[in-house]
Amino acid sequence: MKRIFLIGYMGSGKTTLGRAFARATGLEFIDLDWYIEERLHKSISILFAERGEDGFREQERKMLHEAGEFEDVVIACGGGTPCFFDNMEYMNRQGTTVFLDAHPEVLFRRLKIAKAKRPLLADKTDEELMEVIVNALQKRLPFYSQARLHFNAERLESYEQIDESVEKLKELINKNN
Ligand SMILES: Nc1ncnc2c1ncn2[C@@H]1O[C@H](COP(=O)(O)OP(=O)(O)O)[C@@H](O)[C@H]1O
Ligand SMILES: O=C(O)C1=C[C@@H](OP(=O)(O)O)[C@@H](O)[C@H](O)C1
Ligand SMILES: [Mg+2]
Repeated sequence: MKRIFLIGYMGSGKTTLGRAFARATGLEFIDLDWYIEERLHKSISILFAERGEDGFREQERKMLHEAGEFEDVVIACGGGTPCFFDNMEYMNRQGTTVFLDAHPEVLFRRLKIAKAKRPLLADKTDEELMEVIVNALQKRLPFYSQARLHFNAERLESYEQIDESVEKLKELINKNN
């Protein structure tokens, strides 16, 4: 039985790489944000607006515990998932955790064009965005570094790069299982 959790900051590629990895390995793909949206019939942005971040984190924890029981799955977490409650310990108990690491400049370049659906970033100017990323990484790295495996996720900018990254991620996971 395989259960893989992808963690890392927003824009590190959890959704993109997770979906491609699942397709290549025959595992089921669960994106925790999408799972939450389907279960609660609301977008992440609406949930943040209605319940505040604390309310969102409670729901996220609940949904993580549901999805964390599924078998033969790749679960792409939200960027904050490992940083609240005992979620990181839970994931390390339930499966193989992989930290998708990317330089702040890479995250900035990606998020600049993909911040609208991310409530923590949506209203930030470019200058503020870089600051938010750097500050958040400082706070979150102690959680992300508890992942069992670390993977450089800087090459996801084309289908070729995504395929290459999938192969590398397969090697990393196979080597360590
Ligand atoms: N269809 C796509 N075309 C081009 N780039 C993409 C596409 N999908 C994802 N990416 C790139 O991958 C980055 C990572 O996005 P995503 O997988 O949503 O990260 P995460 O789930 O970790 O927040 C995107 O910001 C973008 O740069
Ligand atoms: O980093 C975070 O706190 C968040 C990341 C998002 O997921 P992605 O990392 O997939 O964008 C989503 O869960 C929510 O907007 C909060
Ligand atoms: Mg995502």
